[in-house]
Amino acid sequence: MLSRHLDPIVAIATAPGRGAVGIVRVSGQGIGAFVQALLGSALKPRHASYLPFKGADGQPIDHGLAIHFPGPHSYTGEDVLELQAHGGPVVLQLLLARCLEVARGHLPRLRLAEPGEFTERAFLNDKLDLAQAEAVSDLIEASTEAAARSASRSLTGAFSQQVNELRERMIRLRMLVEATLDFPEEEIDFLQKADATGQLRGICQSLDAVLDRARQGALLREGIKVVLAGQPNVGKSSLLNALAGAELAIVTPIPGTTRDKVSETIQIEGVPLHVIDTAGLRSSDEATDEVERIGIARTWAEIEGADAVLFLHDLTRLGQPGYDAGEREIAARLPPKARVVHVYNKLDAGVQPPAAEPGNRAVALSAKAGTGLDALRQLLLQLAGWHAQPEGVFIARERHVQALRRAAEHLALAQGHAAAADQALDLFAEELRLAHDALGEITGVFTADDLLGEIFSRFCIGK
Ligand SMILES: Nc1nc2c(c(=O)[nH]1)N(C=O)[C@@H](CNc1ccc(C(=O)N[C@@H](CCC(=O)O)C(=O)O)cc1)CN2
Ligand SMILES: Nc1nc2c(ncn2[C@@H]2O[C@H](COP(=O)(O)OP(=O)(O)OP(=O)(O)O)[C@@H](O)[C@H]2O)c(=O)[nH]1
Ligand SMILES: [Mg+2]
Repeated sequence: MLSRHLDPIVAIATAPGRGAVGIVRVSGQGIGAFVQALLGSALKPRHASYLPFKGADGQPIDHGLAIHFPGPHSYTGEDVLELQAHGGPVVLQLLLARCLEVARGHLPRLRLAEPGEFTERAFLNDKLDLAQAEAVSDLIEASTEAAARSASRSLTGAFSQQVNELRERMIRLRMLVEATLDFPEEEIDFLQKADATGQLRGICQSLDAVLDRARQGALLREGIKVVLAGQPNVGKSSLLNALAGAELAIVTPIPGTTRDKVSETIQIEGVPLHVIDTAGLRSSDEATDEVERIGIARTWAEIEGADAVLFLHDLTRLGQPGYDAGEREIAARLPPKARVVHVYNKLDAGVQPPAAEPGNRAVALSAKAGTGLDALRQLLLQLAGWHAQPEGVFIARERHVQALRRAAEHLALAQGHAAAADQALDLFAEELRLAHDALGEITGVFTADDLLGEIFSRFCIGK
């Protein structure tokens, strides 16, 4: 069922210039006459026909495959026409213009699609729920294989299914409680009879498990931002290159080689790691050069926004007064909330790292020889909170994690009401309702229009 009247839309579904085959896609109710006028004949539903795509002058713009998916059996749930043409940007623009031209007579409200609008319609027409629609975009944007696989899993509905199962269990319990509220004389032994607290405990456990998988999924989607920081010449750029397995940043024995940040996304077990190499930190009286000073200011800005800071130390210089003073200065300025890993570099020089201070995360390695890198990778995964097998994860977003957390909070409050001496059943039911609604936000059962706008506007055009 269409929940609102929507104008037909058209877009090039493949990023122009990128694909060998490009698709122009039209979606809307009642496009039959338009298809007939554009292609000169009706098309057998859901069958690929090889045809000329003719311009106004009757000359073919291209020859390609056309497919008509009559609604509701299409991606959007509306009538859809696909023109699969050669993927050149000019050819696709010509076909798009031709569609708009033919539409003037046969589909006057046809307009260009907004980003994400095809998928938004699939959502509005109940072809996909909101978490699945988001997974479409996450699949396209996935930066690692593991992220793509888990997005695909969410797209098929694995995540939504778990959320819906939880919601159903909450509804059943709520109905039971509300029925009891209607018959107050039975209230007293309600909790024992139906084992409401036992049921609630079970729901909480399942919710925790889903929350954990969603948190892992969010990690796969967003990755973590890791900043390499330390004094000049300690080997930050060398470590970036070693982690990336490529000569990305310039390495020289000259202190102050890196002037501006160098970023690269690498992956560890499928978790995207956005690694940022920065200008070496020196105190402002040492860094007299304007360029270096700006570089250092940027380093501090990067540190502020980092999920983890790798504080590099040069084993060959430990104990030198000027060097040690520089170390203390940096340590004092690191934000208290920063998650710091102390990295003792140049282990190949034969100097042993100092004994780890209690509570400090530390690893000794050689960026040059490549030793100790695995320990660092494992430490970073641990720091990020990654513990899952990528096979078990479905992609999720911070928005989903927040909704699951809110649901868990309401369940905890419900447990409190059940445990209270007066067993406030009405409050118990109300918290269950709030938990249930929080989960509904994930799949978009009730979703504010501005949230939808925000979600779909981040899609690429044509999706
Ligand atoms: N050519 C083409 N390839 C594409 C897409 C597309 O829109 N066109 N997709 C766009 O993202 C993805 C596939 N998604 C699709 C999802 C549903 C239907 C569809 O026709 N669904 C009908 C019939 C289902 C069936 O036969 O079982 C339906 O749901 O009723 C088509 C594509 C990826 N590949
Ligand atoms: N022996 C040894 N030398 C290293 C190691 N890592 C880096 N170096 C050397 O240390 C010097 C500085 O390395 P860089 O990676 O440029 O250091 P940086 O911290 O990026 O320096 P700035 O960009 O100036 O802040 C170079 O001569 C590297 O070859 C290591 O593990 N062992
Ligand atoms: Mg450098």
